[in-house]
Amino acid sequence: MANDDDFTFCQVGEPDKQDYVDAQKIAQNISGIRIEDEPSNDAGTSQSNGAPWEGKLGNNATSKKEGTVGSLSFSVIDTSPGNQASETSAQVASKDGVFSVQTSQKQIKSARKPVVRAKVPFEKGYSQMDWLKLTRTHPDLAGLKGQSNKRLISMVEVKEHQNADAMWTVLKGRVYNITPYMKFHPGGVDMLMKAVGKDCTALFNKYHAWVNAEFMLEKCLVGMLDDSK
Ligand code: HEM
Repeated sequence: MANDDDFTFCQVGEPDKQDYVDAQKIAQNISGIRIEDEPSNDAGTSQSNGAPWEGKLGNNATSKKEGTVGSLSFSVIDTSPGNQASETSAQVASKDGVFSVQTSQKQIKSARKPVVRAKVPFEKGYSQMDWLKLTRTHPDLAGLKGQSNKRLISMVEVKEHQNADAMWTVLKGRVYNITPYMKFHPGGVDMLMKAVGKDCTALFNKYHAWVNAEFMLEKCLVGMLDDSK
């Protein structure tokens, strides 16, 4: 096939040997870098672990590290006084210019506040899939007995429904009978019991604002909260 116009074939040349060697050097340098966001007291000793920092680290409040990786040169200024909240700024210079990055330790710490996960393992037959199936097959989960689920319901009436047959709650202006959902709730029955007879919107949002309750409890809707009284 000696057709030069055929664009499906083209000759690929050997890679430039010099480029290849440079790339290898850079890769070696980069492999030694570690990024740590906690202020470390033994920062000085970390140099011996193979990190390619140049320059010296003092024990005082401000220290500066400089280094190069391939064509990049950078300096990191660590202003951490011991364990106190600190700011770290890094300046990176490349052929394209200089840019700097600043990280506040205070911000990192507050963003990392541990979230308490208290998911309860579901009993056999009470998974989210089982709930979905039940909502599709049960004729009257809300216990409406023919009543409209668009009627206005007062908070007084909600409070009256706290028995095993009908446990009502208010969520985002809607009144639900959550009795059938109790054993399906991934946060457990005890948690959901806190919602009974009250407006649970704040609690709901505290634990899982992302949950689409409007969809999940659609078939448990009893009415709309009448907040005029
Ligand atoms: C009333 C309607 C509610 C519905 C439809 C509902 C639904 C859910 C769903 C789907 C999950 C699993 C979330 C996930 O895996 O990301 C969940 C977990 C949970 N729910 Fe609810 N919930 C309701 C009310 C409440 C209330 C009022 C409380 C607290 C008093 C609560 C406490 C929890 C807790 C502690 C978990 C476990 C959280 C976790 O996995 O981190 N839920 N709930």
